[in-house]
Amino acid sequence: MDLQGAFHVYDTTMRDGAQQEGLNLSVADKLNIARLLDELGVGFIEGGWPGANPKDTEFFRRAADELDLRNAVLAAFGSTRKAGIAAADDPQIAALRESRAPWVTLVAKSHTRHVELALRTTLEENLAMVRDSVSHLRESGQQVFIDAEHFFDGYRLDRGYALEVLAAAFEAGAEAVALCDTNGGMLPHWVGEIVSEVIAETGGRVGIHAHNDTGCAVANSIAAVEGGATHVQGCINGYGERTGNADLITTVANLELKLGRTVLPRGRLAEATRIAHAVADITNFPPASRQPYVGTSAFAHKAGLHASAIKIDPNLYQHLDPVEVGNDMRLLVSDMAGRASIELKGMELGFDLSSDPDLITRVTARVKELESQGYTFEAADASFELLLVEAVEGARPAYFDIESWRVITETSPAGEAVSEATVKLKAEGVRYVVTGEGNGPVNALDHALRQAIGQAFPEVAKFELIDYKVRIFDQGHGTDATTRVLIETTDGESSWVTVGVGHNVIEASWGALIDGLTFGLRRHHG
Ligand SMILES: CC(=O)SCCNC(=O)CCNC(=O)[C@H](O)C(C)(C)COP(=O)(O)OP(=O)(O)OC[C@H]1O[C@@H](n2cnc3c(N)ncnc32)[C@H](O)[C@@H]1OP(=O)(O)O
Ligand SMILES: CC(=O)C(=O)O
Repeated sequence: MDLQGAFHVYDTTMRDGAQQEGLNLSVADKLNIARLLDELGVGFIEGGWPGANPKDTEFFRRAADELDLRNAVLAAFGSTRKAGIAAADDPQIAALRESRAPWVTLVAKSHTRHVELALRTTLEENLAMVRDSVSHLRESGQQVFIDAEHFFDGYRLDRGYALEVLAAAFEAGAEAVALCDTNGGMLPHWVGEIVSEVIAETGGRVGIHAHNDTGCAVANSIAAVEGGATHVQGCINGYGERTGNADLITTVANLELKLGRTVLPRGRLAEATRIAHAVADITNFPPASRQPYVGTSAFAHKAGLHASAIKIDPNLYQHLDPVEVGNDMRLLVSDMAGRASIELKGMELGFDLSSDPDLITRVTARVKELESQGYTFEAADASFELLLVEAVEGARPAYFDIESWRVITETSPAGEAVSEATVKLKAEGVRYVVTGEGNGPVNALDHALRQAIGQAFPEVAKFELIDYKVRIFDQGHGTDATTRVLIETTDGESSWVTVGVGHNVIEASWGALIDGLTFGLRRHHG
C-alpha cells in the first residue's frame, strides 16, 4: 500500500500532541512512540520542531540513524521564514533543512488579522514568506506540506486572501495544504462545505488538522474527508493543545470501518488498542476508559438487559466486533446484572454455569445483596471470582484459617506515627503468630499476613500490593460511615483487584487483603 500516495494518515502526536498541558516527552520517548506509530501504519510522523528546542533537534539527529521505519516517513515541523529575510538566511529554516527529515510541514498564516496583528507584516509579505519558504525547501530536496493556520476562521473573514495563501503554497511546490481549525471552533457541516469549496477552487490536495474545542475534532475530520480531503492529521489518544486534536485512531477507525476507506496497511487497525495504550504508558497519561474503539470500557457491558441479548448475539449491543480494533468485549458484574450477565461473566472466567440456572439465580441475588452493602464487583473481578468459586464448589477456597488479628498505631520517640499488627492464623496445619510493622495500619497488617502465610506458601513473597483506594459512602454518617476498599495485588506477572467493606477502613482493608491473598494462592495452586 502506498502510504505516501492516495491518502495520507499524518500523525502529530509528538508535535501538536506534545503541546498538551502536562505532557512531556524525552528523546527516547519520542523514538519509542515513532516505532509504535510505524507499527500502526501511519504514513507520516511529525517528530517535532527542530531548532525550537534541543530535544527536538536531537530527536531528528538520532531518528535518522536509529529508526528503521517500515511504513512511515518523518516530517519536521516549522514555520515559514521570518518577515524581511531570505528563506536561505533564516536559522529556523536551516534547522528544518539540517533535520534530514524527508518531509517538512510549515505552519503558514492564512488569516488576515493574524498576518497583521501576530506577524506584524503585510499581506503581500506573508504570501512571499509562504512562496519563498516552500520553494527554498523544495530546492533543498525536501517535500513540503503547509499547515494553513486559522484557515477556517480566515476563510470566513477574507475568503480571497485565504485562497491566495493556498495558491502561493501550491505554486511553490507544496504537496498538500492542511486546513487547520486552529481554535477548534468549527462544526462538521461548516468544515465539509469549506473543504469542498477549496478543492473546487484550488484543485490541489487538501488536508484537515482539527482541534477539539467543540468536541467535534473527529467529526470535523470525517466531514473534511467526505468533502474531498485526502490528508488527515491527528494525535494518538487525542492529545494536543487545550482540548486536544482529533484522535487519530478514532478518525482512522471511522474511515476504515464505517466509510469503507482503506487508509492503513491491511491488518494494522487490529493493533490499535495495544498501540494506543502503549503510547499512553509512554506519555504517562492513563488511557481514558471511555475512549471510542480502544478504551477499556468501549466494549464493556453492565446492564443486565444488554447481557441477556449479548448471550444470543454479541452484535446486538455493539457497533462492531472489538477484535477489529484489537479490543475485547467485557461483561461487568454489579447490581445492574441479570442472570445472563452472571452466566456470561462466569464463561469469561472459565466457569460453564449454563446447566445450573438455580446457581446463577443465587449468585445474581448474592451480588445484588452485597452491592447494596457497599461492595462493587465491576471493579473487583477477583472478589467476584471467589464468590463464584464458593457458589460452584460449595465452599470458599481456604488456604489459611484466621484466629485473630489486631493492629495498633503509636508515635515513635521521633514523633512519627508507626503501626504494628499481630496476626494469628493456621496454614497447612501449623499455627503462626506474626507481628508486622508498617507506615500505616494496613501496611502493617499486609506485612504480618504475608509473613505468616508466606511460611506455608513461599510464593506469597512475590505478592505485592500495588494500588489501594478508599471510598466512604453514606456520607451523612461522618466517621461512622461505611467504607469500601479496593486493593490491587500483583505477583509480578499479572494483577487482580479485590474489594472489602466495613464500618471502618481497617476492617474493610482486611477483607480486601484476605481476598487478594486467597485469589493469588488459588491462581498458583488451583
Ligand atoms: C498553531 C500551532 O500550534 S503552531 C506550533 C506552535 N508551537 C510552538 O510554538 C512550540 C515551539 N515554539 C517555540 O519553541 C518558540 O515559540 C520558537 C522557537 C518557535 C520561537 O521562539 P521566539 O523566537 O522566542 O519567538 P516567539 O515564540 O516569542 O514568537 C514567535 C515568532 O514567530 C513569528 N511567527 C508566528 N507564526 C509564524 C509563521 N507562520 N511564519 C513566520 N513567522 C511566524 C511571530 O510573529 C513571532 O515573531 P517575532 O519573534 O518577530 O515577534
Ligand atoms: C498548525 C497547528 O497546529 C494548528 O493550526 O492548530
